[in-house]
Amino acid sequence: MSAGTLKARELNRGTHPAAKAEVRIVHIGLGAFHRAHQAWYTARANDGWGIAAFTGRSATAATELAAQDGLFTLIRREAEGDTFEVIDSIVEAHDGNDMAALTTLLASPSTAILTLTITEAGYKMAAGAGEPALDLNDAAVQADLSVLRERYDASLFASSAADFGQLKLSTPAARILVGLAARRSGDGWPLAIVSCDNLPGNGTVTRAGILGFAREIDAELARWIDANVSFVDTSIDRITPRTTDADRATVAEQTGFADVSPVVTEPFSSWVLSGEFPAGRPAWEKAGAQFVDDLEAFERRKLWLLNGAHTLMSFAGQLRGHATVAQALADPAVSGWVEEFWDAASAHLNEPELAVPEYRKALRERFENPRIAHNLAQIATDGSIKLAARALPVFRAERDAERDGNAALRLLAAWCDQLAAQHASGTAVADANAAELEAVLADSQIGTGTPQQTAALVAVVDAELSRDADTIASVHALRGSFTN
Ligand SMILES: NC(=O)c1ccc[n+]([C@@H]2O[C@H](COP(=O)([O-])OP(=O)(O)OC[C@H]3O[C@@H](n4cnc5c(N)ncnc54)[C@H](O)[C@@H]3O)[C@@H](O)[C@H]2O)c1
Ligand SMILES: O=P(O)(O)OC[C@@H](O)[C@@H](O)[C@H](O)[C@H](O)CO
Repeated sequence: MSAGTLKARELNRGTHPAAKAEVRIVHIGLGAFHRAHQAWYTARANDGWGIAAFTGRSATAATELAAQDGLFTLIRREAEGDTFEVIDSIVEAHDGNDMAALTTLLASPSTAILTLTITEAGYKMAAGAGEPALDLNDAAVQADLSVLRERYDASLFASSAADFGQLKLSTPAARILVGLAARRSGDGWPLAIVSCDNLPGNGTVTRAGILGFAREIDAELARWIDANVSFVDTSIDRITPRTTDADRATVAEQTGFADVSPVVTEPFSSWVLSGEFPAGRPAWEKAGAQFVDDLEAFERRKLWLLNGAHTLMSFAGQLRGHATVAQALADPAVSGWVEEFWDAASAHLNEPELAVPEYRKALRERFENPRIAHNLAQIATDGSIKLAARALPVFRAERDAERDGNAALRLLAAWCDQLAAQHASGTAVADANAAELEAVLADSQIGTGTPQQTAALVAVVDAELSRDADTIASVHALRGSFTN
């Protein structure tokens, strides 16, 4: 419908009748991707599973969505035009700081699944190539540990009178731990926790974070979690840029609803999951989800080819004056670097089921979608964490194959140059490790554009690698090669 000059109506379950399913899924990280992906799959499954979604940090997204009874418009953006669908699977939207609501829902026997989209930085993992482990030196982790040490009491947490609302915790893992403590003390039903963030072994990482807190607080609780909570690994894929005011205006114009929380996404969508759902799950396969025994190869393909290329373009593209993925890829120099990185990564993606040539061709078409304005600055956020998972494994695999790995080291070089350029222009660094990075960038003893600066920046990604003089020399030699 073209609303044309008509005044757009509010969107809610009165103006758009839709039944509310019972809450059986709790979600943390009420951002664009959750709404375009897990909420869409759950709506498509249409088998009675409702989602209670919590924001990760600020309350805004919850306030806006709650005012619409959880309803929002999904704009499926193809090169040829848009289609619109109202998604009704989110039935409650809460501020992530609302520990009383989160704990009550996680303790409820009706809740069978907790999903997460809290960004890579939200897991608070220690840097380094070893087994994932909670970063006990992180300031937010330390603050949450001290609150828990002061307030945690297994018997109090068993009581429905416990005032969970008084608990001021900021990390998702600590908040979840409180919910799991209450769940164990109640009916003790098992739960599946499903990370949907772009991290290798995202289930294992989530488990390491929650158990990392549990072991510091209550060893019995840690044992219960180990026995009763399933951590599902996933590979998740659907390009979902940040919503703009123009998108809101398009929805009002085309549907007649004044939706403040629409979400734009591409037609392509994929969700590959591996793990147990001990308390059941929606029939997500009805919407195309795949359940596999081992997803490591699929995950490698997605994280290296898609996210690796995104990360490369986010730094090199911005250095060359581009704002979006489509603009960056239209630049022959950037396109060449992406192809070189893909060639290097593809040499280590040999499983026939990965169909790498076809995947690369489809990926290029997705990146080139001229109507998806995927902002490079947004993708560049938290580069220090993403490089470790996207550039370094390809570099190490190439080095083991006795090749130079420069196509992967170029991601590090572009990141160093982009950070230096941002610092020179007075732009704040958007990274979970911003304080450390900014200290290096501001250090006049180290200087800018020096090999010492390259080594000190790389040390934030991987301390061991920064001590490898040959590798640092290679990264440094690639710096300065991004602008004409
Ligand atoms: N957008 C995509 O195309 C896409 C596709 C696949 C996977 N993902 C994954 O989803 C994540 C979120 O993407 P999005 O598009 O929804 O972003 P978004 O900015 O719309 O939402 C991010 C959400 O994460 C929360 N968050 C951010 N930092 C946090 C922290 N330190 N602790 C707790 N919560 C935190 C925010 O509060 C917000 O709810 C990505 O980082 C990625 O891992 C996104
Ligand atoms: O913050 P990141 O790098 O994990 O994600 C930014 C984009 O690369 C990412 O959101 C992709 O669009 C997504 O992974 C596609 O499935």
